[in-house]
Amino acid sequence: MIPLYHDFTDESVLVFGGGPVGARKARRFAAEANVIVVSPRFEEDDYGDAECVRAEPTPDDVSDWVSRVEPALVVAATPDGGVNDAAERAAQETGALVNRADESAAAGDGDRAARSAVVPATIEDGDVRVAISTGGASPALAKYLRERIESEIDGAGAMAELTGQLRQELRETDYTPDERRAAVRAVVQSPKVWKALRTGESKARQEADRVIRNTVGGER
Ligand SMILES: C[C@@]1(CC(=O)O)C2=NC(=C\c3[nH]c(c(CCC(=O)O)c3CC(=O)O)Cc3[nH]c(c(CC(=O)O)c3CCC(=O)O)/C=C3\N/C(=C\2)[C@@H](CCC(=O)O)[C@]3(C)CC(=O)O)/[C@H]1CCC(=O)O
Ligand SMILES: NC(=O)c1ccc[n+]([C@@H]2O[C@H](COP(=O)([O-])OP(=O)(O)OC[C@H]3O[C@@H](n4cnc5c(N)ncnc54)[C@H](O)[C@@H]3O)[C@@H](O)[C@H]2O)c1
Repeated sequence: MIPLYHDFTDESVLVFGGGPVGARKARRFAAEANVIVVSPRFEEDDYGDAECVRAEPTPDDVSDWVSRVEPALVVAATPDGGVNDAAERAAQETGALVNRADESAAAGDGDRAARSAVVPATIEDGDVRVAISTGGASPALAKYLRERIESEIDGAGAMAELTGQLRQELRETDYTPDERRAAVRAVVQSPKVWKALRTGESKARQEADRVIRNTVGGER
């Protein structure tokens, strides 16, 4: 499996099953995509901005739903293996991706369907995103690692913004490409800049300018 970040803006995601798992996926994808959840019951508190449609499709009905909605991704989150199988087939026939919540995508067993996608545990801080998958083998481990890494990368979004700005500004100077690279690397490695970004106690930008001066000399 190869990790990719996919932009779902203006795309649809069709979720079968409105239990805790379907609701979690609906919330996550509704942050960006148009999400439709099809389920006979909706007992969770929060489905994000998803459209909830009350229906109990049989395996034979599933492909009609998929043809009608034309989703970029189908999520199979019902406890009915026949419905989930049909959702997987319909996705494959229409070229959509498919995420099965019920079937371990455990690495190396060769059973993973074509076009299948795994939803990773994700950490977001501004434009910085870290996604963790165990290839389906151990979601509990993915969650545990996410919790550990979450505290590690506190401030990374602000660091991305600051160094993004510095990269632009350094391009306007007479520093050589090697010097520019060294300058940006020194900033991202600087404990003082990280501390300034995390605590807001001192000015991160001033600290970064100091690091750059120490690394490649004064203004050019
Ligand atoms: C990461 C996360 C994202 C999310 O779903 O948002 C996610 N599962 C999460 C939590 C979680 N899920 C489960 C537990 C209980 C402990 C355990 O079993 O480990 C916990 C932990 C908990 O709840 O504490 C049970 C479980 N999960 C799957 C099965 C079916 C099976 O394996 O057959 C069963 C057994 C059901 C049963 O026994 O009936 C299947 C999948 N779950 C995946 C993702 C995909 C693989 C990800 C990977 O590659 O690691 C995959 C393949 C498909 C998918 O759903 O996309 C989210 C953590 C979010 C976070 O907190 O950051
Ligand atoms: N990926 C994960 O993290 C994870 C975690 C737990 C369980 N699971 C698996 O995912 C499945 C869903 O998990 P859950 O905890 O939400 O289950 P759940 O049984 O609580 O909810 C399933 C939902 O599907 C609906 N449903 C039933 N038949 C349907 C049909 N024909 N069409 C559409 N919707 C239908 C039900 O009304 C219910 O709302 C489980 O069966 C389990 O195999 C995955």
